This record gives sequence, C-alpha cells and structure tokens, in this order.
Amino acid sequence: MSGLFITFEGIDGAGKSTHLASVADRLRRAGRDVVQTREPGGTALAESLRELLLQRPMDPLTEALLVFAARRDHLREVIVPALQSGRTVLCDRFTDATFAYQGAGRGFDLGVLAQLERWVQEGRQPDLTVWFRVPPEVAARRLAEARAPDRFEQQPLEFFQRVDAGYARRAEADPGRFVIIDGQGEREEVAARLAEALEARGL
Ligand SMILES: Nc1ncnc2c1ncn2[C@@H]1O[C@H](COP(=O)(O)OP(=O)(O)OP(=O)(O)O)[C@@H](O)[C@H]1O
Ligand SMILES: Cc1cn([C@H]2C[C@H](O)[C@@H](COP(=O)(O)O)O2)c(=O)[nH]c1=O
Repeated sequence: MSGLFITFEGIDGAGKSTHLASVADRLRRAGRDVVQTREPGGTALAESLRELLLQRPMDPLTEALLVFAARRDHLREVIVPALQSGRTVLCDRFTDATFAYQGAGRGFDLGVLAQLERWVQEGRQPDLTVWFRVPPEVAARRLAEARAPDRFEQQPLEFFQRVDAGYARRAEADPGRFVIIDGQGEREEVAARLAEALEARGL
C-alpha cells in the first residue's frame, strides 16, 4: 500500500507551519495515520544540516548540496518507509523550496538542481503541494513580530519576490499537483480557504 505525500510551501512567514498542524489534526480525526515532518530536517542528520544551513554563510553550490543531502537522508529514513506502510506524510517544505530559494532566490543553475532532484528522489514526488501565497511585505511584517530572523529570513524583499516567482514557475509546470491558497488575511479566513480546497480533493 502506498500512502499520501503532501508538502506545504511558501515564503518565510506565509503561514505554512500554522496550517500544517491543523491539517494534521483534521486528517487524524478522519482516521488517517499522519506523520508531520519538515525540510531541511526530519532526521537527526538532516536536522544537523539544517542548523548549518540556517546559520552558516556558504556558497550557493554548498547550500544546494546540503539541502539535497538532508533530503536524501529524510527520504530514506522517514518519508519512503512511512509511505510504504500507508501513512500520510505532511512535510513543511520539499524540493519546490529548493527551486524557489536556491534556484530563483540565489540564481543557482536550475539544470544542476534538476539533476540533483533526479539522483536524490529517484522519481519520488509529492502527491499534493499546498502553496501559501502571501506578498513578501505581509510575510515580513508577520515575521518581524514573531522572532529573530535566520540567514534566509534576513534576505531583502527582492529576494522573496524572486522566490515567489520561482514558486509560481513550479506551480505552472505542474498544475495538477499544486493547490494555491491565498495566505493573506486572518488565520481563520486562510484556514477556511484551505479546508475548502482540501475537501474539493477528497481530504
Ligand atoms: N493569517 C495570519 N495572519 C497573521 N499572522 C499569521 C497568520 N498566519 C500565521 N501568522 C503568524 O505569522 C508567523 C509566521 O507563521 P508560520 O510560522 O506559520 O509561517 P511559515 O510559513 O511556517 O514561516 P517559516 O517558513 O519562516 O517557518 C507566526 O508568528 C504566525 O503566528
Ligand atoms: C527545504 C528548503 C528550505 N530552504 C530555506 C527556506 C527557509 O528559510 C529555511 C527553513 O525553513 P522554515 O520553513 O523557515 O523552517 O530553509 C531552502 O533555502 N531550500 C530548501 O530546499
């Protein structure tokens, strides 16, 4: 039996983590066996790489390699075994984030990212990707009120405009996989839009 692999995407401060938790509760109530996880991270090794990625300066190739190294471990140790036993995996970010941040944000070679994606994922893709789309100014205001910024969150507004455009290109290239949620407004409004979109997909 194969489970369901759902990823949550968006720029920093878009609200992914807030809504992932409530989707997990809702799916559990509906009887699904849910695994909540995140990238970079999700295993001891990948969480160590996350610390480096979020705090240490490095060049774009190093950054891309570390992101995919973390993903490889995460897939082998957590995601694939969970899916093989029929569980539902909710993952806060996955490879669309790499194309958006390293590709569009940093300007790193998309062909190299595509090759790394093929090696690391061996054809495995999410079944569904929920992209919370929020203007970078709105996301920045939310984060400023919430916490001290990490290495990515310190980037200027223009970086997040490029990241947003990178997500848009990924969504255009694979429209059947993406659900785009307007992440602006109160949490309850966003949650209602999300619930409607998921119900439309039988979730
Ligand atoms: N609709 C909303 N309106 C106002 N604030 C919100 C809304 N949704 C989330 N927030 C707040 O914005 C902040 C960022 O939300 P959250 O951590 O869910 O975003 P995220 O997309 O997971 O960000 P990151 O990728 O940086 O972790 C939190 O303080 C959260 O409480
Ligand atoms: C998976 C992934 C993540 N990032 C960046 C994007 C975020 O700023 C951080 C951490 O994620 P969080 O959602 O804020 O916890 O990592 C990236 O640049 N490339 C990736 O592939």
